[in-house]
Amino acid sequence: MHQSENNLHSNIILVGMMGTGKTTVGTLLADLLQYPLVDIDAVIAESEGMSVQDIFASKGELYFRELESQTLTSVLEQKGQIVSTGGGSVLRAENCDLMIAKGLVVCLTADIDHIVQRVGGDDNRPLLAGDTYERVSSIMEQRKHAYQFAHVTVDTSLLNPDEVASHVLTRYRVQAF
Ligand SMILES: Nc1ncnc2c1ncn2[C@@H]1O[C@H](COP(=O)(O)OP(=O)(O)O)[C@@H](O)[C@H]1O
Ligand SMILES: O=C(O)C1=C[C@@H](OP(=O)(O)O)[C@@H](O)[C@H](O)C1
Ligand SMILES: [Mg+2]
Repeated sequence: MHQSENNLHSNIILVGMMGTGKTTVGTLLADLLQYPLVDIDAVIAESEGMSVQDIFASKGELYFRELESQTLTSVLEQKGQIVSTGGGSVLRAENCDLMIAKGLVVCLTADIDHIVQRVGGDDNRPLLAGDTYERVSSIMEQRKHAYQFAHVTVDTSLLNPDEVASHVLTRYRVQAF
């Protein structure tokens, strides 16, 4: 089979910092390609019967990270999906290795001011509790190399979600990976 035909059945896996638009753009891509959308956070929340925020509060981050790795592993057994990950899914090298092997990994980025603008006032992200600017800035610094493994990076700062989805789709159609 020609490489590009083969690629068209691969997963698109969105990674990136909180607030870069993985969940939003994933929904748009799923609609454009008529692929199922799998948002890893939503799958975990559904299976645990509680929000990500409540899982962190009642069972802790390590418990969440274990579920995140397990969910990613089982979801990526399938092809032809849009997979929106949580921003911390890249913290384990084995998750990154798996994602690279199972689809086109697209990292969404945005500058700090845009991220703070997008997530400020939203209390569903436990790691951002407190001073949002300080929290985002510190996590971005901790993870500054963690997203570099992606095949493609799209800076969303000055794009609306439709424009981001369109960029990703173009890369998906042309990228040899
Ligand atoms: N390109 C964009 N421009 C402006 N706002 C955006 C963009 N992408 C996402 N948003 C908004 O930012 C917030 C966080 O988006 P979300 O998709 O939940 O990000 P993530 O899943 O990466 O944390 C939402 O309110 C969403 O509407
Ligand atoms: O970056 C992170 O560590 C997290 C990102 C969140 O998802 P989004 O990136 O979709 O906000 C969610 O998985 C959890 O709050 C932890
Ligand atoms: Mg999300």
